[in-house]
Amino acid sequence: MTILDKILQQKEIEIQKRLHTEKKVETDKPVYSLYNQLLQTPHLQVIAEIKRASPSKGMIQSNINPVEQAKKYERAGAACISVLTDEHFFKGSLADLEAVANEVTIPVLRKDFILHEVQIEDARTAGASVILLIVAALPEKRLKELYDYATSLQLEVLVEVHDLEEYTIAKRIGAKIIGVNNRNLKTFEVDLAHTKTIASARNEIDQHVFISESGIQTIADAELVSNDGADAILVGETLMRAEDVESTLRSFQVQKEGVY
Ligand SMILES: O=C(O)c1ccccc1NCC(=O)[C@H](O)[C@H](O)COP(=O)(O)O
Repeated sequence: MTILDKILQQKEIEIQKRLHTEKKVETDKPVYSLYNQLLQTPHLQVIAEIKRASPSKGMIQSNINPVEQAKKYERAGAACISVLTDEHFFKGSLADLEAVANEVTIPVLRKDFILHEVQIEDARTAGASVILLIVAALPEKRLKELYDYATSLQLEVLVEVHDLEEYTIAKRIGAKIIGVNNRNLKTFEVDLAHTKTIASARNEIDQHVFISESGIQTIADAELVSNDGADAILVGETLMRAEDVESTLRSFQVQKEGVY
């Protein structure tokens, strides 16, 4: 069984428990558009992640204050804050997301393994503007249902792919924000070349923005994926471990080739 299978199995258990609770979706919190932030920007944008732990690295930062970290990200010009809300494998929570969303005025992404409408409702109620849907985790019909449900609640969706086949599915369901995860979720191996492979398949009529996720450690990494076609990068571990979070984030906002 792969780690993704294990995570999805755990999610099904959590969803069944959640379905036994009475919670109403609240839609009065403001939402901010990540898509608009990423359109026609002169420099590479950064989606900065709050990530306490991960299956591949174990504990990264156990005693982090998510709101303080998020404020540093916002001050440094992050386009969006990604909050890992999975408790079991990543030591995050929806409470983290809610606390962050209450304190910033940029989009907040619920980074989790979303398989059911109630998780989308909980994201909206907590103040997320964006949710993640992973193509590898869902049959296409279900992916489209959840995508449409999220947009009906005014949420945007980051659709995550790993290969060209999944990229085709993401485009077929009408995804406006597509991310390629450079990390293989079965082996944890990171290869930034995945960004180039998928970005090369993008054509001029494609309306979506394109994010390179995982494994960005250096300015050279940011320049590489930017030159390969990424509009934004999603960075977790490097920012969580950085001594100077704000200057590290700013250093990743590299000028995009051919845009002045
Ligand atoms: O990070 C992991 O170990 C991981 C394992 C299995 C599924 C997902 C995983 N990570 C989620 C992410 O997508 C990353 O947190 C995100 O892209 C940031 O990655 P990084 O900058 O390498 O921390």
